[in-house]
Amino acid sequence: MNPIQVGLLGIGVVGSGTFNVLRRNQEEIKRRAGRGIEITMVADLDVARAQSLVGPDVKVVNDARAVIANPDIDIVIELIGGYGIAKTLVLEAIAAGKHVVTANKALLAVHGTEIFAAASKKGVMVAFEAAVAGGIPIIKALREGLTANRIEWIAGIINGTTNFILSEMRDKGINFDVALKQAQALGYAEADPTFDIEGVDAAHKVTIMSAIAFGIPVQFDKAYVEGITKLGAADIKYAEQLGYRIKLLGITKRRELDAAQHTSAGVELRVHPCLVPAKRLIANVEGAMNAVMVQADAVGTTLYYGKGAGSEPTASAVIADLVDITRLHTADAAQRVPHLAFQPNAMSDLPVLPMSEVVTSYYLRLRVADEAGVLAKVTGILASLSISIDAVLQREADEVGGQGGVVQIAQTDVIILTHDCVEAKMNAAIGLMQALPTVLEPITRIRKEELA
Ligand SMILES: NC(=O)c1ccc[n+]([C@@H]2O[C@H](COP(=O)([O-])OP(=O)(O)OC[C@H]3O[C@@H](n4cnc5c(N)ncnc54)[C@H](O)[C@@H]3O)[C@@H](O)[C@H]2O)c1
Ligand SMILES: N[C@@H](CCO)C(=O)O
Ligand code: NA
Repeated sequence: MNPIQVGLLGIGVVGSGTFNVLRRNQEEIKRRAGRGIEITMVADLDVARAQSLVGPDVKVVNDARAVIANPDIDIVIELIGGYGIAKTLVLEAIAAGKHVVTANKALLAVHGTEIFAAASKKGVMVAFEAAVAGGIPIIKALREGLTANRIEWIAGIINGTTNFILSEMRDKGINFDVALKQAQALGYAEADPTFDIEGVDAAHKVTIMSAIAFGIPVQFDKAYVEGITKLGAADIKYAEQLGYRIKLLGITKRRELDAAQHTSAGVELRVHPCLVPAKRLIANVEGAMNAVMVQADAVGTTLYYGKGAGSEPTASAVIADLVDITRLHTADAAQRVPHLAFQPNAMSDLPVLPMSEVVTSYYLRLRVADEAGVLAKVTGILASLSISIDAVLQREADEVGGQGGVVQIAQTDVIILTHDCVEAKMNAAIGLMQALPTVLEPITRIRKEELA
């Protein structure tokens, strides 16, 4: 049988890795797929660079639509990125009856519902293993490997750039900007790196995992998103002293109605820095590596670890999708795995809960005047809201201010770890504590997850 012909849109970091791995491992891949898989046409705005990457035998054009229009091509790989032209091209490829493989989590998290509906209507597949945790086969695991289970929660380090920055800051004392530049040079960062550092990229990925885990539509607009730009070195240090590491986690959790916490049934969907016990495996995931923990009722906890970014690790996932499509494209559409793991007519309308209804525990750091009674006032506010304290750490006072060596005020950091409480209550407590005249700076709040 002739090889299946593939068209590639965008040959940058991931596109070039895909081309190279597919060529290098072509015999091995053919033995698995039952048929050769060949990229025969490439579109990129930089035609000369693209041609030099693929050699003279592959047709290179600058107009992606010429690839979509080529009747010999069965599968289109979209590796351009973003929600703009990429969305138009993916929808046009589907309309032209092509199967689509994409690594574009931004596109799927925001426009997934429209794209999957168009694909189902046309009878084609949209495959996206590379979109979440790069080379780690987490989509495969969630959609197929764990299909017997009721999934309870997922928590993952799913942005390599921010994990790399946090690791470099903690281990080498390198500052934020230098670490970000290194991540960009290594090809990990998004075209717009604010997507990485502000948590948006992780939110795109956890939105996709949430949909697959719970059979709900992709709802990026409902995700709570907080990045790492406001994290201070002091908090990284205090967390260590308390036996925790700070990681940027993407979390999605199924929640039952909880009368005691006054919260409804629904799904938590959130990205924020998080204290994680240092003894957990996931707390020790360093550099650009990714890891995803999944808690499910039958299997218990499983952990998936590997490279979530970079040229060939991401290509590994893109090519796995090409092989799946090659095996399945002549099969009856009903035999394919549904895009979001659940049959389209069996999706749930479980709501995504607002952040005010999320239940978690907290690390609080208060910069206070070192006076008698301060701690009692702070703990009194927490007690008045029935927020239970797990631990308190008070540093020795620093003597601050004063000209010519005259001490003006003694200040100290008070660190409080709480037990679980609903976010709305914690917001109220922080408001009351912040209003105390002895609380001198904005209170730092970092959420804490035991992941047990
Ligand atoms: N880099 C990673 O490690 C990684 C990992 C997982 C997913 N992704 C995702 O993969 C996608 C590609 O990322 P990348 O890092 O390879 O990006 P990149 O910027 O390296 O490559 C994009 C390529 O697309 C080309 N391009 C831009 N507009 C085009 C157009 N209109 N027509 C044809 N070509 C066009 C550019 O010239 C460039 O070569 C993105 O969606 C990204 O989020 C990247
Ligand atoms: N910018 C992303 C690429 C992989 O999706 C990251 O740093 O993880
Ligand atoms: Na993946």
